[in-house]
Amino acid sequence: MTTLIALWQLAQPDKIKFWAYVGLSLSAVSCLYIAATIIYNIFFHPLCYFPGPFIHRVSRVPWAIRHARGEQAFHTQRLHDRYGPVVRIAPNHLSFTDRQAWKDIYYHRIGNESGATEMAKSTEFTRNVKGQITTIVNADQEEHQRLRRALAHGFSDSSMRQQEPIMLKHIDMLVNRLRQESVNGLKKSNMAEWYNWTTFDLSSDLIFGESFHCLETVNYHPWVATIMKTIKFHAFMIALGYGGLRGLVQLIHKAGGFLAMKTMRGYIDSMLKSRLSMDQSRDDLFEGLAKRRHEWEKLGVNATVLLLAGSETTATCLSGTTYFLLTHPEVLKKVTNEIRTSFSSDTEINIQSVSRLTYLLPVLNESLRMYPPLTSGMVRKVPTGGARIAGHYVPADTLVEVQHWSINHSKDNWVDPWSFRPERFMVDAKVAKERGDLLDAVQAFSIGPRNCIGQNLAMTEMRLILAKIFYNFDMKLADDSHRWIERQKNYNVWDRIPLNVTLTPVGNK
Ligand code: HEM
Repeated sequence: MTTLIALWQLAQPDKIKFWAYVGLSLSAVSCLYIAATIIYNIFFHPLCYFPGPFIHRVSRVPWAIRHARGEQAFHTQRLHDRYGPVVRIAPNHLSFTDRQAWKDIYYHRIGNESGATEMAKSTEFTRNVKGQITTIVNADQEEHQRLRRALAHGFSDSSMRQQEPIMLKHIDMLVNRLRQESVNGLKKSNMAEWYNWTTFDLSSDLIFGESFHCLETVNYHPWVATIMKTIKFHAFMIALGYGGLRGLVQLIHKAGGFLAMKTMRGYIDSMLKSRLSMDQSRDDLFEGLAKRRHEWEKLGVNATVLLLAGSETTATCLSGTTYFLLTHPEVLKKVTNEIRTSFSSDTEINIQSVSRLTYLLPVLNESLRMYPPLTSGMVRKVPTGGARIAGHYVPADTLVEVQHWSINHSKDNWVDPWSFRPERFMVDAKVAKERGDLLDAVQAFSIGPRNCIGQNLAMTEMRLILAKIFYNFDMKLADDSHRWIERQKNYNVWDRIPLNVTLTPVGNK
C-alpha cells in the first residue's frame, strides 16, 4: 500500500503539493478564526464581565450538547451554585436566578422604536424552521395579542364553571378505572401514565368536544403516543440549530419532520372538522378560535399547542405531587385528613368545594417549586438599546432567561431548597422572607403578557383530581419508583419514567 502511494506521489508531485498547501492554509485559517473567536469571546465580548465556565463563555456547543442529552437545566443549576445569580451559559446567553429578573425580562416594557412593549421570544427556540406556521406560543407581539384575546373567554371563570361537568366526567372515569385496576393494593399502577391519559382525554374534550378515549381503552391514542416521542427529537433539533447547524435542521425537517407532521395533522384535521361542525356555540377553550375557521392551518396548529400545553404540564405536576406525598408521610397524612374530613361523599368534590382545601394549595405550590413542569426554555432576546436586568446592564441581542429549575433551587431564594416543605407557602410573603424563603421567586406559570393562559384551569383541574384520588384511595410507592426525579432526563419538559404505586380503595364511597 505504502509503495503504491509513493509511486502515485512520484507521478503527481505538483498536484500533491498544491492540495497540501490548500489543506494547510484552510486549517491555518480555521485555527486562526477559532483562536480569534475565543479571544474575542473571553476578552472583548460585551458579556465578558459576566461569570461562567470557560467552555461556555467561548462556545455554544457545550450548551447544545447538554440540551440534546437532557441535562441542560440540571447543569445550569449547578453553574448558578458555583457562579452566583447570573451565569453566562453561552457566549451571548445569560441565565438569572435573581427574582427581580422575572419582572425585568417577562413583564410589559416601555415601548421601543418598533412599538414592541415586551421582550421578544428568541426565534432560535420558538421558530427554528423557516416557514413554520405561527401559534399563540411563537407569534410576534401583534398576532399574539389577537390570538390571546380570541382565547381569553374560554379561560374565564364563567367558562370554567360551564366546563365543570366535562372535567368531572373524566376524573370520575379515572377513579372508576383505578378501582377496577387496583386489585386491593395488590397490583402496581403507573400513575404517570394514568394522569397523562386523564389530562389528554379531558383537554381533547374541552378543545374538540371529543375525547381521545385513553382512559376507556387504557392506552395512548396514536396521536398522543407520537407526540410524546417527539420531545427528544425537538430538543435535538433545537440543539443543532443553537450549535450553528440551522441548515441541517431545515433539511431534516424537510425530509422527515414534514412526514410526521402530516400524519399528526390527519388526526387533528378530522377532530377539527367535527368540532367546527357542531351547530351550537360551546363555551369551551376553542370557541374563540373556532370563529377564525378561514385560517384552517392556523386553527390546527393552535389546537395542537393548546392540547399539549394543557395536558403534559398538568400531568407532570400531578405525578410530581403524588411522588412527593408518597415520600413524605407526615404531609400525606395532613392532606388525606383534610380531604377526607371536608367531604362526606365523593360527589361533594367540585370546583367550588376544592377551593376550600387550604393545605392542598401549599402542597401544590411546593410541588411546582420542587418539580416545575417547564424547567427552562423561556428564552428572550434583549431589544435594541439594551436592558437592565436584575441590576445589570445587558446589551442588545443577548439571549436572556430565568430557568425555573435554577431559580427554584437557589439557596439565595430558599432555606434548604432541596427539601419538600409545603409550610413555606402557608405564611404571607413578608413572614416567609424573614425566614429566608422568597415566595415570588417561583413563577411556574411565568408572568407578564405571555404567561400561562391556562393557569386557573390547571390549578382547578389538579385540585379536583388530587382531591378525588386521595379521597378514594390509600396509596403506596412501589419499590421500583424510589429516586423517581433524580433518574429522569429533562428537555425543558420532563421525560417522565413510570411512577408505580399500589392503590387500595377506601371503603365504598
Ligand atoms: C401545571 C400546569 C401548567 C404549567 C406549569 C404551565 C406553564 C406555562 C408557562 C411557564 C408558560 C409560558 C411559556 C413561555 O413563556 O414560553 C405557559 C404558556 C401557555 N400555557 Fe401553560 N402551563 C400549565 C397548564 C396549562 C393549561 C391547562 C393550559 C390550557 C389548556 C395551558 C395553556 C398555555 C398556553 C396557550 C400558553 C401560551 C400563552 C401565551 O403565549 O400567551 N397551560 N404555560
